[in-house]
Amino acid sequence: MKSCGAVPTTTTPATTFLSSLLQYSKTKSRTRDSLETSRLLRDFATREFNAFLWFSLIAVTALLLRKVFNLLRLWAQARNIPGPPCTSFYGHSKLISRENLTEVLSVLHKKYGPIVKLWLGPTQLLVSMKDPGLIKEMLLKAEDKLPLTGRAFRLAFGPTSLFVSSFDEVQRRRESLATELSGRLIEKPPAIPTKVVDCIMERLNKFMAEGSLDCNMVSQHMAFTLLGSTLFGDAFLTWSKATVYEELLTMIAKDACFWASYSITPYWKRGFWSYQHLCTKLRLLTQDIVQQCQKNNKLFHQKDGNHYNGITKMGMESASGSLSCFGELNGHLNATEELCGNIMGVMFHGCLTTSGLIGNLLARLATHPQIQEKIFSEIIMARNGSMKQDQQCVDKMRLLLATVYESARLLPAGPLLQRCSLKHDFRLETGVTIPARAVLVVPVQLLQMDDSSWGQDASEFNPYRFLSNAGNGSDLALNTSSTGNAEKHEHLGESFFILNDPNDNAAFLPFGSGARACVGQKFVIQGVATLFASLLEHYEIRLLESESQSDSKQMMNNSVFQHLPSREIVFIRRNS
Ligand code: HEM
Repeated sequence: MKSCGAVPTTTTPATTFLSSLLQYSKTKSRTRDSLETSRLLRDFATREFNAFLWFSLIAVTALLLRKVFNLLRLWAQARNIPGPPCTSFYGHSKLISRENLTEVLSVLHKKYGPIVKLWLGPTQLLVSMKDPGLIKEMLLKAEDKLPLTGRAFRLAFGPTSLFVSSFDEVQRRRESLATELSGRLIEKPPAIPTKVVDCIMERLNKFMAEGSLDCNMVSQHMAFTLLGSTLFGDAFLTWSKATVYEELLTMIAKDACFWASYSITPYWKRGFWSYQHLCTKLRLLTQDIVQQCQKNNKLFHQKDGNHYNGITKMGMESASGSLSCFGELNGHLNATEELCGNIMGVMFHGCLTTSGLIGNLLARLATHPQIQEKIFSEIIMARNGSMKQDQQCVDKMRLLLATVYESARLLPAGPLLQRCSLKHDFRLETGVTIPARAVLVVPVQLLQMDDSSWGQDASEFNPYRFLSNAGNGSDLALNTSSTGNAEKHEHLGESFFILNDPNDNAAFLPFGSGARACVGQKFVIQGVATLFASLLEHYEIRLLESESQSDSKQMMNNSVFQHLPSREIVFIRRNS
């Protein structure tokens, strides 16, 4: 008998069968296990996928519901704002062309009052305001710009921290630019060196020799040189590529809004790539002038200033100072791109707006020679009392400053001020709630020529409306009509005038107001006045002989809703 614990040493068919049975059952259970596992995994994946689908469905439904809810809310809120009912699904946008929007709003305000709504589409509400008090409140509360504005700047100039839609993104850079500009105004008034005027006149004389000199061309060049020399200092006046830069800015200005109006960037259009090519060229030129500025600035420090006269020194200091407020040129790609983007943005906005103001000023002075003569006397009087020969004391030239304000009033940079509140609804004191993302507009042209804010002669050129009589503080414009004002006040010396702050009148909005008001307002008024003080001291501005003066005056006063037509002017040297 074999002991129980004995291990068989030989394999019998029975044991082979048993072991293979065991083996089989092991393999089978392993297969079953793995089948089980894969079934479990499959189940898990299916469940996960279903959960994902459910989650997506719920998210999309919630999103859609939110959209529908917001839309219903927008429609409900809009019901409380007066305005024409919307008869078409597409809103009123088909009726409104760019040219006649101001006129459409003028009619609507007469009918519905100071606040009017207009549907641009089923989801896009435009709200226009015409009451100065309401506007002031709105411009303080609505802190964002329309997304289109930010897109136009980004598309043309790349990353920028100025001129973007969201107030949060722009606030810091706005503040540093404002501090820089106002600091410079306090420390040293913007002395426009004779060099800048000479540089402008040299170019204009070339134009005159070629036979054509129209207001638009002159003003564009003046604005460009004024701004360029302010930002980059003297390096800009001798910069060989300045003319190309000016041309590029003009070309980009023509198309910027068109390409930004596409909600999907039109990469498939050839025209878009040509536009981008222009923008890249502008960027390279900006980098070039920024580098030149820096190089000169370094040289200036190294050479102890001996090689440079006072004006050059000031130009360089100003260039290095003002560039720092646009960003850092520290070799970091994003920072460098942002600096260039900001500079291009300011050159673009500054040149467009300043050239509009200068053009209007030139045309007004050419058609009002008696006011021009009075300003000339004012300049000579102020000059005689001034210690520094190179520095114009424009603060004393009250009629000149009043003329700059009046030109800005009669022809603001754009017909509409635009704002929106991207995230929040806000409530006006009148109880009206303005929904988030509504397009808010102020028809500045209407407002700045409104009889109720400016008197009977609101549409006429009358710089005296910004001056008061020092004797009794009465407003000069209230006592007389504008026509012939210069003659009527001939007996008044400059010490009789007090210059009113134009912003005291809430209907004066060429530079906007509130959270996103123009940072360059004071700077540009002083700069343009200083430039004209230098210019008028040496030159007289006249219309070309062929232009009948009375006809032109008539045209100027009638051009309420249009930009002034380009007109031919000449500069006559005063001592010749
Ligand atoms: C005649 C010349 C100018 C006019 C008529 C003008 C007009 C304006 C207007 C209407 C606005 C929008 C205001 C608002 O929404 O309330 C604005 C904004 C601005 N302007 Fe000017 N501007 C001029 C020149 C300049 C210059 C020379 C600079 C810079 C040196 C400048 C810098 C700015 C800036 C930084 C903003 C604000 C941008 C923002 O917050 O998004 N402007 N300007």
